[in-house]
Amino acid sequence: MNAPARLALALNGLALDGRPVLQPLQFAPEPGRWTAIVGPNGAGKSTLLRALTGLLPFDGQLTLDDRPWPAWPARERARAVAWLGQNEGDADELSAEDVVMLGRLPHQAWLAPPTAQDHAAVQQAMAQTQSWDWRGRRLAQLSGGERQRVLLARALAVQARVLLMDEPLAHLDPPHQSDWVRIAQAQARAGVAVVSVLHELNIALQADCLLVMDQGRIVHSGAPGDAATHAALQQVFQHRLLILQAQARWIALNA
Ligand SMILES: Nc1ncnc2c1ncn2[C@@H]1O[C@H](COP(=O)(O)OP(=O)(O)OP(=O)(O)O)[C@@H](O)[C@H]1O
Repeated sequence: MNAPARLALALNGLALDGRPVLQPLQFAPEPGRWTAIVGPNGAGKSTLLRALTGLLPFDGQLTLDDRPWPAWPARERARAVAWLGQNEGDADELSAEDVVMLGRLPHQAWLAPPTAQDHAAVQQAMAQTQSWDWRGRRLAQLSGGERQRVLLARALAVQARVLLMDEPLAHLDPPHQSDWVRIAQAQARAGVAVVSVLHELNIALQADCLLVMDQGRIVHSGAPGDAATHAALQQVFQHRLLILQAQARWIALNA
């Protein structure tokens, strides 16, 4: 992989349709680590993630490798930061393989056909998410979980230095949730800054770092085993959790 990405967001605030959604905050995803953003509904998790993609206007600054985001050519930005959003369905009529190939667009010359390297990246990403077998089927013909694995493969095929995923486990069954964890961990080990918004606390507790949000603020950032992290989780989830250790892992039960 290329040099680790230094993506840094310094927000003075962010409003959507005139409504303040994020308070002043700073966040710089760490290369080589998987950060899970957690918090109650409406806390601002997805908005924070979208701010990191540079897709939302806000009062503040986003920099990549210390250079302001708008100063980067769009293709270089798209190569550096990959994004898996929620409920993506614009490409319903494309085959799964073509959808994943969209992840290679930032690597391709204008109107040039995909290279052998592009095909290899697509095959590798689809193998990782076990979606290669249905590469010829249209996205519209896939189940929710199958489709999610194709979209995850598209994000992986970018081979970006930052990987941002909003509720990536949507529709995934338990074994494929575990596979996703292994993919996130492997990406981080390879030097990628991995950030995911997750509602599944048991999965989030396997991340390297938890970013706990509430009411448009980051209220805590820490390791999954830290007592302070557990206290922050209890606070934002109204003390309705039971956080336990089992087989060297932290798990959270609804209380
Ligand atoms: N287009 C919009 N206009 C105004 N307010 C919005 C808009 N989109 C989202 N919001 C508000 O912004 C706040 C943060 O939304 P966001 O989607 O970031 O929360 P979240 O933490 O990801 O929530 P969830 O867990 O429910 O997905 C919410 O209160 C939401 O109602």
